[in-house]
Amino acid sequence: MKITIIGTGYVGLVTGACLAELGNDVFCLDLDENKIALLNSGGIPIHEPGLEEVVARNVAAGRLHFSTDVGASVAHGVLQFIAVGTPPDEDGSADLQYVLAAARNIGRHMTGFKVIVDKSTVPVGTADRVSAAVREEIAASGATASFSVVSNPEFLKEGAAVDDFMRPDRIVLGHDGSAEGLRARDLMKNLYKPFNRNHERTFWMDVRSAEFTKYAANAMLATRISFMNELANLADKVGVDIEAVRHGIGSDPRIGHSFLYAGAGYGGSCFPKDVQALERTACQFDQELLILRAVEAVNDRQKLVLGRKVVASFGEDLAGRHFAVWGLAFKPNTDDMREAPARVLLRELIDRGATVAVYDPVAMAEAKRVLSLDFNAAELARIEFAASSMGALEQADALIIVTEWKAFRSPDFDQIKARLKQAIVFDGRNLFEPEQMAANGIEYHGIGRSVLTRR
Ligand SMILES: NC(=O)C1=CN([C@@H]2O[C@H](COP(=O)(O)OP(=O)(O)OC[C@H]3O[C@@H](n4cnc5c(N)ncnc54)[C@H](O)[C@@H]3O)[C@@H](O)[C@H]2O)C=CC1
Ligand SMILES: O=C(O)[C@H]1O[C@H](OP(=O)(O)OP(=O)(O)OC[C@H]2O[C@@H](n3ccc(=O)[nH]c3=O)[C@H](O)[C@@H]2O)[C@H](O)[C@@H](O)[C@@H]1O
Repeated sequence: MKITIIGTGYVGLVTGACLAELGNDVFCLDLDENKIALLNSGGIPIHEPGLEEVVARNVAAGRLHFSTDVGASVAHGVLQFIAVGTPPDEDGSADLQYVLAAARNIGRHMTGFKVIVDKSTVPVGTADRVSAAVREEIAASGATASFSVVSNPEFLKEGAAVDDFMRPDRIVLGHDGSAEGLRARDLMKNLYKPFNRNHERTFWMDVRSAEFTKYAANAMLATRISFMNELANLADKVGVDIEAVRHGIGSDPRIGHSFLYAGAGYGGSCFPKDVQALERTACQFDQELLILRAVEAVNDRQKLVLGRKVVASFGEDLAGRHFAVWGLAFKPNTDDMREAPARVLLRELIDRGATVAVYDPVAMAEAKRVLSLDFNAAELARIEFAASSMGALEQADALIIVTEWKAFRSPDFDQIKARLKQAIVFDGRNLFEPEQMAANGIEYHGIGRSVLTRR
């Protein structure tokens, strides 16, 4: 099938590459000339395991093309996927300017029938706005063309995006009952057949319900995390081990084990913005989402927890103190630093006068870019970008772990002790057992595990 993907970011590039891998002829459009030039020279703009190989294989096979040519992109695919960003607007609602601009481009250039697939995460009612924008452009151009807008939200996780896309646990498709909607449904059915031959994983629904499902999924996952983070903070106070509690409740199949890890707060480009956007939708309909307001507030506070623990040990004034920070990306296996908890921690350490040495296995280049926006030159001078995890430890008063990279899980504890000025570890992801750290002679501060540290 001929497919156009509009927006070649995390979702667009993965979607395009994976659909090409199944034999489709895919045209990826982006307005960012640098990104397209990089892709056309064999580079990949993001770190995503397995993606480079899939892209290279399909470019070589002639099934995957990258371009900034809007007219050619509209001419190419009967399916036009919109996978552009929907960042938060000033009031937290989803900013739809990129989605609507993409829609207008389609309307302006289309001639025959098109299925416009909203893959970006968009609030309820967006498909209607996309339809209206396309219709206006068709009317202005005087062309005769018909179309249908389908909602097909994406559920992939960064760091596992290719696997998630290739082995989806569900495919949500919202369409309407018009003749065009039914024609679109048949095309989408064929497209996704290789993923589930009997369509057992496809959930067909009306467009608004599909749009809402995406927000409901992210909001539920964020809620589980904030719930556990709040309990972890209480566990610290009442002498309870949150990890034991996690096992204890997760074994109930009604609860399940996933997304119950207490930590330094959730980050990334999606949970924070999608929780906010759903709250804004509710506001527009005169309803307050009390649970989600709390989920967001708990998460904002959780991002401060590591800093609070450092202050509890070293005092409010950190001038003259030096800390090692392991992990900058918002989660492992990505270089994405959007809303990363490490940024909040670094702000606190720098504001309190400390110096830091930071290390991340893949996010160093992105960290340099992002931190140069977060900090002024004088502040940046107090941040050293270390060449290795062990190198970051030299003469530090403590090690602070923010991201649970695999490479941090089994470190040489003797080396850690030898390099640190004081053998103290603040672990924002509960990578280690407190008893094991005590046996190694290391003062250990996890999240919701202080009962074991005190024993
Ligand atoms: N990042 C993720 O893991 C996931 C993201 N989503 C959703 O997917 C959408 C895209 O997210 P990301 O891929 O992370 O965004 P991104 O920021 O990585 O990529 C968006 C791309 O769209 C391009 N763009 C903007 N306007 C355009 C236009 N009119 N024509 C062509 N290209 C245009 C930008 O230059 C950029 O390269 C968002 O709504 C997000 O919430 C959904 C599931 C997972
Ligand atoms: O809409 C999106 O963009 C995506 O958002 C999340 O994916 P992602 O943000 O890539 O990463 P997650 O693995 O969900 O992690 C998000 C944050 O939650 C944190 N987290 C996750 C799980 C957990 O138990 N505890 C916890 O603190 C992670 O450290 C990370 O900061 C969802 O998991 C995807 O299904 C969804 O498609």
